[in-house]
Amino acid sequence: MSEAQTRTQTPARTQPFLAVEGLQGWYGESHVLHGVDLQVREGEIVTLLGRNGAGKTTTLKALMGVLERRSGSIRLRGTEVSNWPSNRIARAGMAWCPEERGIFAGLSVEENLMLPPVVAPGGLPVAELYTLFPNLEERRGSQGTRLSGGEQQMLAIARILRTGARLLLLDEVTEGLAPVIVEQIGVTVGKLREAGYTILLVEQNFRFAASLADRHYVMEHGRVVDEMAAHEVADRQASLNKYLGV
Ligand SMILES: Nc1ncnc2c1ncn2[C@@H]1O[C@H](COP(=O)(O)OP(=O)(O)OP(=O)(O)O)[C@@H](O)[C@H]1O
Repeated sequence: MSEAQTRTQTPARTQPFLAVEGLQGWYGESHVLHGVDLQVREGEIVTLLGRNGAGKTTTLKALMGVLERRSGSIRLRGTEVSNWPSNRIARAGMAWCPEERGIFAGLSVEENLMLPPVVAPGGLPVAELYTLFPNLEERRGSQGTRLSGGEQQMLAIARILRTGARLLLLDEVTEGLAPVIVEQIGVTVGKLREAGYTILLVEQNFRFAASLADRHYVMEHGRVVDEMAAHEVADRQASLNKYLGV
């Protein structure tokens, strides 16, 4: 059995950490999500793929409770949370690393790390974060503005690991980064998998996504239109290329 098959079959025995059904979302009058269905099992890495504007970022915002209007069902370990405000969703163990990273320019690395509140037990202490991200330890006193794009991205990921979240929504974590940094981030995400985190990854860099994910969902026009396990990708490359316009 291939490594990919082992990975897809092991988590299948556990209940979904996240189960989403018929998720709809709006920006003002603009109806953007038209019924998203997806599941992420405990310990899985799952990607949301799709062209620009397909609704991937909006899906993460709707899950996190920061979209102004949404409807449909979002269950976290079986509990319906679609009516919960974002702070309560955070306390239930979901964290969002937004595309724009949200690093505070005037604060140091360590101050940025300490900023989000610890919401659940099990968050990584700062010393462990520095083991995972040695670059950040070297830059602990540097201001946010002085960090490279890669360091900012690592800081944005490290910051949510301190909070105790176990389900990480990562949005375009490789965007604009040099290949060597993308590789480092890939190694880090692999370590998070080993540590048992559950990850929903929005990614344009399919090679990066494919090297990490157990399963992929494809979004088009505010819906999930296809799903494939990691071991199916090779056989389905042609349809995937069509979806992604490559
Ligand atoms: N703040 C906003 N107000 C109004 N419409 C928005 C807003 N943000 C996104 N949209 C629209 O919602 C749709 C889905 O956008 P979304 O950002 O979720 O797509 P995406 O799949 O993440 O693509 P991208 O890679 O371009 O971010 C697009 O038509 C986009 O123009």
